[in-house]
Amino acid sequence: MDLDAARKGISEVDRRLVELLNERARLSLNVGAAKRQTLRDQDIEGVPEVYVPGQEKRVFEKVRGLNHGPLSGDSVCAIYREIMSASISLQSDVTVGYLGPPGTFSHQAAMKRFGDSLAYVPYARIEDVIAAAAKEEITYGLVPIENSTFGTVVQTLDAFVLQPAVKIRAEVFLPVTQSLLSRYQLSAIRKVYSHPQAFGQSQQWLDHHLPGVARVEVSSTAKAAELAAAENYAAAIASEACAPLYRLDVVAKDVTTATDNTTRFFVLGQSSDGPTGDDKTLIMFTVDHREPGALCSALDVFAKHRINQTAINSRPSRQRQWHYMFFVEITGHASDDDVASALEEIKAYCLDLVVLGSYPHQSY
Ligand SMILES: O=C(O)C(=O)C[C@]1(C(=O)O)C=C[C@@H](O)C=C1
Repeated sequence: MDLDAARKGISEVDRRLVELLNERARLSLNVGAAKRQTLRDQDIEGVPEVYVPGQEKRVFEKVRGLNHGPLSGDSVCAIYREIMSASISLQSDVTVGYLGPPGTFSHQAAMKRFGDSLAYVPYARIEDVIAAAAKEEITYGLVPIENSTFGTVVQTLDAFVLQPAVKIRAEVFLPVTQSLLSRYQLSAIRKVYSHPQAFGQSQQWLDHHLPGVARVEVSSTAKAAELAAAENYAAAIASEACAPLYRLDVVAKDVTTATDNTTRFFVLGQSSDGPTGDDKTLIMFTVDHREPGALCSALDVFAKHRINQTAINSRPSRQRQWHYMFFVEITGHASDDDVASALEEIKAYCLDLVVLGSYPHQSY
C-alpha cells in the first residue's frame, strides 16, 4: 500500500472512531442518568459516584482480552484510560486533590488513575488532602500509603485517625524512580532537599556520591525541586518529571537503591465501591490494653474465618500514652459474607473499629 492510500485509510478509520467514541459518550451520559434515578428511587440525596473502580477494572480486563495487536495491551489500556477520563468529566465536574505542588509522584499517580480530562488540585500536606476529601471540598483525594523500599507513609495513617469518615475507593500502584536535580554539577552541590521517603529510597546513592552534604527534609519531592531551583548550590531528589517544571537539570538519573521501587496510593472519597469478587479492606481499631492478648484474639478472628491479612501497622492512638491504633488490611470486601461476619465478631475485642474502606485488588 502506498503512502497516500495508507493515510486515506487512517482518515476513514478516524471518522468511524470519532463516531464510535461519541456513541460511547452518549451511553456514558445514560449511565449517569440511570445512577441519579437509582438514588432518587431509594430516596437518597446527593450526587452519585461517577468514578467506579470495579467497573473500570472490568473494562480494562475486557479490552486487554479483546486486543490481538499489533497494539500492546498497555497501549490499549492507556487509550481507554483517556476514554474513561472523558466519560467521567462528561457525567460530572470531578476534582482530584493530591499532595502537591505539581510534579509529585502523587500527581503522577492521580493522572495515571484519572487521565487528562479532570481538574487536579494540589495541597501542601497529606493531612490537607484527606481533610478536603472528608469535607467534600474535592470529589476524590489521592494519598500515598506505602513504598516497597521505605515502608508505610505514617502521615497518611495518622490522618485517618483524625478523619475516620473518609472512605478508600481504590488503590493505585506507581513505579517510582528518583533522580538528583539541580542547576549545578555534582561537585558544586552543598545542600539536598527532599521528602523523607525519597531520602530513604536513595540513601545509599547519597552516602556514596554526596557524603557530608546537608539533607533537608521538606513536604514533597516537587516542593524540594521548587526550593532547589530558587537557591544557589542546592539540589533536589525528585522525579525526573520535575526537571522541566522547575527548570532544573537531571544531574543523576535513577538514584533509587531498589530496582523495582513502587509506591502504593489510595483514592479517597465519600464511599467505597461495591464488591468485585477480588477486593481488599482496610480497618483501624484500638484494643483494651489491660486485656491480655486482646490484639491476638482480634487477629485470630480473621484466621478462624480463613481471611488473609495482607498488612498490619500500628500508630500511637493519641488518646493516651502507649496506646495504639492498629491498621489491618485483609482480603475480601466488607460486604462479603465471611468478612462481614468476621468484622461483627472482632468488635468483641476492639474498643473502636472503623472500616476505612474496601477497594478492588489492583494490578494494572
Ligand atoms: O459504568 C459506569 O459506572 C460509568 O460511569 C462508565 C465508565 C466508562 O466510561 O466505562 C466511566 C467511569 C467509571 O469510572 C466507570 C466506567
